[in-house]
Amino acid sequence: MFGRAVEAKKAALANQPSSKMSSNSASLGKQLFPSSSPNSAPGRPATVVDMMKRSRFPPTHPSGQSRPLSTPAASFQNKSQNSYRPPAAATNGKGLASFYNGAGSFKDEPINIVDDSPPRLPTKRSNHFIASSGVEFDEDDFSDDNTLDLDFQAPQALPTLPRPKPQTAPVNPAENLPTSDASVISWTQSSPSHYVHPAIRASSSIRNQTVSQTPFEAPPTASKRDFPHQEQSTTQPVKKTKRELPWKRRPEPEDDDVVELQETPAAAPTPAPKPKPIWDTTASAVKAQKKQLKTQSKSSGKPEVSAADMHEAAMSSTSTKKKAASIVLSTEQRHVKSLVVDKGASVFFTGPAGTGKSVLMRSIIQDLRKRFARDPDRLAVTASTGLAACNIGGITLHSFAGIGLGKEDVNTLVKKIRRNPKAKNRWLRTKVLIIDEISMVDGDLFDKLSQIGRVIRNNGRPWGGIQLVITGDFFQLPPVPESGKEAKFAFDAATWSNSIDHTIGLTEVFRQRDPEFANMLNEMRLGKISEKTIKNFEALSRPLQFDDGIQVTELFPRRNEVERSNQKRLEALPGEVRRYEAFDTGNVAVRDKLLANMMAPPTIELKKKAQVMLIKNMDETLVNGTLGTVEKFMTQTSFELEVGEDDDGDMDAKKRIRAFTNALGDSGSKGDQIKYPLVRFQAADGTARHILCVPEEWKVELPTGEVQASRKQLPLILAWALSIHKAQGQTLERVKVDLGTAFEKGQAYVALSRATTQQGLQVLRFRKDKVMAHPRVVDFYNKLYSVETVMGKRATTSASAFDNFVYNKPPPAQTAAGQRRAVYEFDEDEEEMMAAYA
Ligand SMILES: Nc1ncnc2c1ncn2[C@@H]1O[C@H](COP(=O)(O)OP(=O)(O)OP(=O)(O)O)[C@@H](O)[C@H]1O
Repeated sequence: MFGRAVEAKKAALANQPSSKMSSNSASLGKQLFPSSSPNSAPGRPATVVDMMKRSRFPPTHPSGQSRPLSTPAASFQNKSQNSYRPPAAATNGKGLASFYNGAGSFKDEPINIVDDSPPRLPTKRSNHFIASSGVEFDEDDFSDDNTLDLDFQAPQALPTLPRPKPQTAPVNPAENLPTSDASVISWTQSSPSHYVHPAIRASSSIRNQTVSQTPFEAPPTASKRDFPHQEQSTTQPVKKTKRELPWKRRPEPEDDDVVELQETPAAAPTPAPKPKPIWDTTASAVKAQKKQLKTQSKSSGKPEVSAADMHEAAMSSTSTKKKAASIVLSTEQRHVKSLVVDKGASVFFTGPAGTGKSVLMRSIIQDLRKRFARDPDRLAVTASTGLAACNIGGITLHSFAGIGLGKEDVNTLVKKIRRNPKAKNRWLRTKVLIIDEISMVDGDLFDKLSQIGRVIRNNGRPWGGIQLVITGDFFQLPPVPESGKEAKFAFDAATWSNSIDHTIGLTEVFRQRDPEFANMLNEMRLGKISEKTIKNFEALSRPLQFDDGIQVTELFPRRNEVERSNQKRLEALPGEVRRYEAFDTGNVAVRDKLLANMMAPPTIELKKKAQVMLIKNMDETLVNGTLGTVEKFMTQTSFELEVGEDDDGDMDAKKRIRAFTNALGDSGSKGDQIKYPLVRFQAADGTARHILCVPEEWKVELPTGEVQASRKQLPLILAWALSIHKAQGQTLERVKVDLGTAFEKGQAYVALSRATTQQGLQVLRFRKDKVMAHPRVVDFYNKLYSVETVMGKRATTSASAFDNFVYNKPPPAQTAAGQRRAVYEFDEDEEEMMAAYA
C-alpha cells in the first residue's frame, strides 16, 4: 500500500510541472503587466483593414457618438450662442514672456537712471541661450530635475531594470526598451481611431447604432485605459485652503463650462479710446472700491493683511469697470472637455489659431484640479516650452519627466529617473498628463517618454496608462531640431497613435470674427495661398494709425531684433530711466533656472510714454496682454492722495500698502518713496484705465503646492516689439509684421494670426514663398480624413452641417499600401471646410 502511495505521488509529481509552470508564468505576467500591452490588447487589430473595421464600430470608446463639429461656414453664420469680439488683449493666459530675462538685456546703461528698486532686494539675472538660429528658448525649457533634488543622495547601487520575462502576453515593456530613439511599437498595432475625425465617426456611429441617447454615453466595456481617476469621483473634493486672490473672489459660475475669462460685447475692431481725464472716477466709486477691499479683508478673517489685498489696495482704477461676461464654451469645446473629464479618454485636440484651444485647456485643467483636489499630484500640467508652461501654471515636459535634456536612450533615462525620487514619484503618481503646445515637442522625445512611462509604472499601456490631454496646432511653430537634423513632429512618433484615443479638431475661429480674414489665414496655414489672398495681404502694407497713443506691436522672428527695437524706442524717449529689479526667493542654487521662464523680467527699465504690456490677469478687463503707456511715476502715497482721501477705508488701504512695502524688504518709511509707474491701459472693453503698477508675485510650485521659487516684479514688459516665438498663443489687436526675415515654417502664420482684424494688421514684405506649411504636417492632417474616406464612411443622411465635410466625393482606389493615403478632388466648399480644420 505504501508502495502504491509512493508510485502515485511520483506519477503526480511527474505530471505537475509543465502545467503548473505555464499557469505560473501566465499569472506572473498578469501580475507584472495587469494591463495588456498595445501588442496584445484584446481585440486590438493586427492589420490596417482590421483597424479600420474596429474603428467603424469602436467597442470601447464612444467617440463615434460624439456630436458633429460645426464647419467654419456654419460657425460664422451661427454666432448667436457665442457671439464674441476678441478683447484688446489675450485672455488666454498665454501671455508674453520675459524676453528681457537675459543677462544681456538693456546692458547699455542709459544716462539718468533712477534706480527704484528697494534698496535691499537681492537681484538675480538669469541666463539664456540661443539654441539654434533665431529660435529662442530658455535654459529651463530643458531643466534637469536632478538639479532640483539637492537633498537627495544617490544610492550606492543603482536599481536594475526589470529582468526579462518569459514571452507571455502581455509583453514586458522593459524587455522592449528601444536602443535607439525609435519605439518598438509598430504602426500596425496603433489604434486607427485617431485618424478618424470624431464628427465623421459620430455620423457613422449614429447610423450604425440607430439611436444614441447622448454623445458621451459610457463605453460598454473598459477602454484601453480604465479611467483610473474615476474612482475619485465619489470622494468629496476638499476645498483648497490656499489664499484666494481678491479679484478672483467672485461667485463660482453655476455652469461648469463657463470659463472665468473676459468676453466683451461686439464692437469696432480697433476701438477708438474714449477720451477721459485721468481721475475721472466719481468719489462714490472710489469709496465703494475701498469699502469692498475692507470687507474682503475682514471676511478673510486674517489678522494680517495679505499681499494680494495690499496689491488690490495699491492698484486703483480710474475708470468704471464694466461687468464682463464669462466665456461660454462652444459645443465642440464642451465635447472635448466631456471626453477628457467625464470619459477619462486620452485626447489630442487641435485646430487653427484662435479656435479656443487654450481657453478649453484651461477649463479642462480647472475641472481636473477640482477632481484631484485631495491629490493634486495626480494631475501633471506641462508644456513643450517654459513659456507655454508658465502660461498654464505648469512645468516643462522635460522637467516633469526628470530627464534633463533627454538625449540619452530610454534605459539610461529610466535609470536616471529611478535615482531621482521626486521625478520617479511624479511618474508613479500622475494619472492625467496635460501637454500644451505639442507642435514643439520632438517626436523622439514623445516615444521615449511613452516607453519610460511603461517601464517606470510597470504597465504595458502607452505611457504606462497615464491619461494624456494634448493640444496644439502642428501648423504653428515646429520642434527645435538638433543641429544638422530635421525636426521630427510628435505625430511622427511611433507611439503617437497608440497613445491617443481621440483626435478632435476645433473649427470655430473666435479670434477673427471676419470670415474673409479667417479664410486668408487658413490659406496661409495650409501654405496654399490664392491670388486674391496675396493681393489682400499686400494691401495691408499701409501704416496703421490710431489716435489713442498706443502704438502697434511689432513682431520679429528673432529675439535680438526684438531687444534692439524696444531698446531703440526706449532710448528715443526723452526723460529719465527708472529701473526696477525683481525680488527673487528660493534656493539660490536652483532659483535662477526655475525663474528663467518667468514672464516677469529680472530687470525692467521704463520711461514716461514707454509702451508696456500687462503680463498678469488683474480683473475682468485688465488681462494678460493688455497694452498700455506709462503716464508718470508716483509713490503709492501720492497716488492715494490724488485719488482722494475720504474715510477710514483710506487709512486701511494705506496701512496695507505700508505692510506691502515691508514685505518687499523695505524698512517702511522708504516704501513711500518708491515711485511706481502709473500706466494708462487700453482695457479690453475699450475704456482707458489708469493703474499704479506695483510689484506682483509669481511662484514656481510643485503640484503639492510647495513653493520652490518666487519673483516679485512689476507686472509689465516693454511692448513695442515682441518675438513671434513669444507671441505664439497671444491675441493682439494691433500688429505689425515684417515677413522679410521669416525663416521658419509656420512662423508667418503664427505672426499674422495674432491679429484680430485686418484693420489692426500691417504686413510688410509679404511674399508667397514666406508662407510655408510643412508638407508632413499637411500630410498628417489630410490623413485624419483619408482613413475615413478609404473606409467608405460617407455621411449622407444626417442633417448635420458636418455631413458634407470632405466626403461628397466617392473615395478613390486605395493606394498600393492600402492605407491612409488617397487623392481627392475637392470642390470649393469642401476646400474651405477642410481649410478650417487642416
Ligand atoms: N468659447 C468661446 N467663446 C468666446 N470666445 C472664445 C471662446 N474660446 C476662445 N475664445 C477667445 O478666442 C480667442 C482665442 O482663443 P485661444 O487663445 O484659446 O485660441 P487658441 O486656439 O489657443 O489660439 P492659438 O493657437 O493661436 O494659441 C481668445 O481671445 C479667447 O478669449
